[in-house]
Amino acid sequence: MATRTTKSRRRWTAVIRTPLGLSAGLLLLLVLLLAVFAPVLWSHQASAIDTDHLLEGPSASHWLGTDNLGRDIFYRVLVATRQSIALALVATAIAVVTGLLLGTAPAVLGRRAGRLVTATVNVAVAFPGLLLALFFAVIFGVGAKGAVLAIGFAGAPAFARLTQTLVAGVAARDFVAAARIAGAGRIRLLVRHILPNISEPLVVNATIGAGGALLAFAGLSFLGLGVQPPAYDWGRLMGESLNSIYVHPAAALAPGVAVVISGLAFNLFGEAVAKGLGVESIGVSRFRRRSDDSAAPEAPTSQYVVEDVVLSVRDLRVTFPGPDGPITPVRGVSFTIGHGEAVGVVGESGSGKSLTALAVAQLIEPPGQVSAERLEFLREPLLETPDADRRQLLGTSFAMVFQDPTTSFNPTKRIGAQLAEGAREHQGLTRRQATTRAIDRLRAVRVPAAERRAGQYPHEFSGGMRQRAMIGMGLMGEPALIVADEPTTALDVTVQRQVLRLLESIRTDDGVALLLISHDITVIGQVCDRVLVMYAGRVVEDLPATALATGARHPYTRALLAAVPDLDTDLEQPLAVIPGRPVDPGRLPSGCAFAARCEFADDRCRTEDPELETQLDEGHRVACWHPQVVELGWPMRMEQR
Ligand SMILES: Nc1ncnc2c1ncn2[C@@H]1O[C@H](COP(=O)(O)OP(=O)(O)OP(=O)(O)O)[C@@H](O)[C@H]1O
Repeated sequence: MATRTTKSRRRWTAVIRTPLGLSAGLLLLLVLLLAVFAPVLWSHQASAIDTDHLLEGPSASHWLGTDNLGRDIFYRVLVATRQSIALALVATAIAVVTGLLLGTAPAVLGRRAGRLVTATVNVAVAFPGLLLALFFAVIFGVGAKGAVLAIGFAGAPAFARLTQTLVAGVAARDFVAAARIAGAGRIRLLVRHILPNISEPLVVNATIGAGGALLAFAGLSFLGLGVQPPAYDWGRLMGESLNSIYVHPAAALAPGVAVVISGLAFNLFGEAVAKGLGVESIGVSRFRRRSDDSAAPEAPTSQYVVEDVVLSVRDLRVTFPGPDGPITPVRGVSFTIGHGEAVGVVGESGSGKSLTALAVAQLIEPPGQVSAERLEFLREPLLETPDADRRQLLGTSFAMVFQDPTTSFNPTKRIGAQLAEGAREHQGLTRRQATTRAIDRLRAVRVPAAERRAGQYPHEFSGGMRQRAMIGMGLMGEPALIVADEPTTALDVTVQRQVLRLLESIRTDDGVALLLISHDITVIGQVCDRVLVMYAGRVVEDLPATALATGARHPYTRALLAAVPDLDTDLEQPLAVIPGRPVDPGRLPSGCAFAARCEFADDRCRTEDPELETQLDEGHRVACWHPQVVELGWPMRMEQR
């Protein structure tokens, strides 16, 4: 079984095996060996004064000649390796650490303070690095210490920007949202989920940055602002031999060549690693079956008692700032979900399905804003509940399954540990208890050989298996509601069925309510009790799934149904499509948003927006001025459960 460590080792070995990686690696190794051993072996020869041979050119006894005190330049260049490399590495470390602190600050500090830090970093990045280094060198004073700080701080803004970009990239991934739902705070999110995923590019860039720091340090020492006598580095050696460069060019060139070779070694090695790691793809290992029958631990009890209504949403709105004023892609959505009920949300892309789910899960990030007349989960008003209580409530009683199982888990952590994390935080379980429960939950979602699988990394799971593990993560507490946003879109058809069946059995066996979002009205019709049809940020029809095949009233729902091909569809004919395009939430027309695409629309439809109102039968609401009453005779096979 390939572990992450061996996999990572293999990737690095692959880097070293490329011609560029091998030569840069060997060069870097030579430089580092010199830095360690040269002062031990040759510091005596490098500091021996010989007044009989002052300022001599290259000879058999002094390969690069001597300086103004008769000291051997060749040995001095070798011995200076340690000082030059050590100072460059310390400066790089300062740059990376400061950059990390500044770059992660926006993720930790919150919106306002974070913006201030980002703005400061942006201004600092715009400043030429050498100018910054000179500025800091003046502040910290002349000398090695001042120069190290100067180069370190001058390099920090670039690392801060890099960190910000990397953090933003990882923070948008589903596993971070999942950890947030599981109740992880900002610092925990950063340390456990984000930083491990950005460490590789940071290390690569730090290696390349060390080459730059080496050059910058040589520059400062050359100008007399860096290392001070009697200590010496390559920059200082260059500065000292500058006056006699025309007489003894070797004395000035040798330290310069040393700077170039070492700088190249760092840069090329960093580039080779970046290239090598960038092209490597993560494989998916196959799994083997093994029976596993150890006893399951008791489920921890949730502190919240499930009432009949699990989720109650009234007039939910999600707003974002737009170029021409705020846009509201979710505008006044209302629905309730009862205990153990499965409600499906269907609609074309952009209709506001995901935003509705994210708003319910409290995952809309600023500048997005969520408002609602009522947003109650287990009778707790989510928008008014204090942060810690809300995290606790959602962490134990709410589960979210995302579309793409490849991004739902943190790639750097074992599956079992990721499942256990939330349970330790919210249910006060010990590490061992949480791990046992994680294995039990993996078993509950039918992951074969759950115990062994818990010790594996996400890349060792297949897509369907990962999606089941994600559902298992939601079952670590005692969820009253699972929100699944297109949970099967990224999976192949057979696996789709397995995952849907699993969700269904959890619902029937454990009485967990389900909010299932899908493009696919057939899937919704098969799995759910009730269907919410969304168009342009509103629910336009709310009907029982049993009524879907024949009793849909809204022309949009009917059009969605008509667009589903079935076995009797004549493949010679073009498939039915809904004419026109969905409306842009930034440019909503007055009246009914579907009017422009609707064959029944009249003037009233184009001027007045219809409310969602109860129709002939209880439990069927439609927002339409002309609800269609003729029964549908769909050839479509809408298998009911
Ligand atoms: N952060 C955002 N800022 C501005 N507009 C957004 C943002 N997120 C989503 N939107 C807009 O809101 C609308 C609804 O998005 P949402 O993701 O909810 O649609 P959806 O119905 O889930 O579509 P899909 O099935 O493609 O995921 C879209 O037009 C989208 O462009």
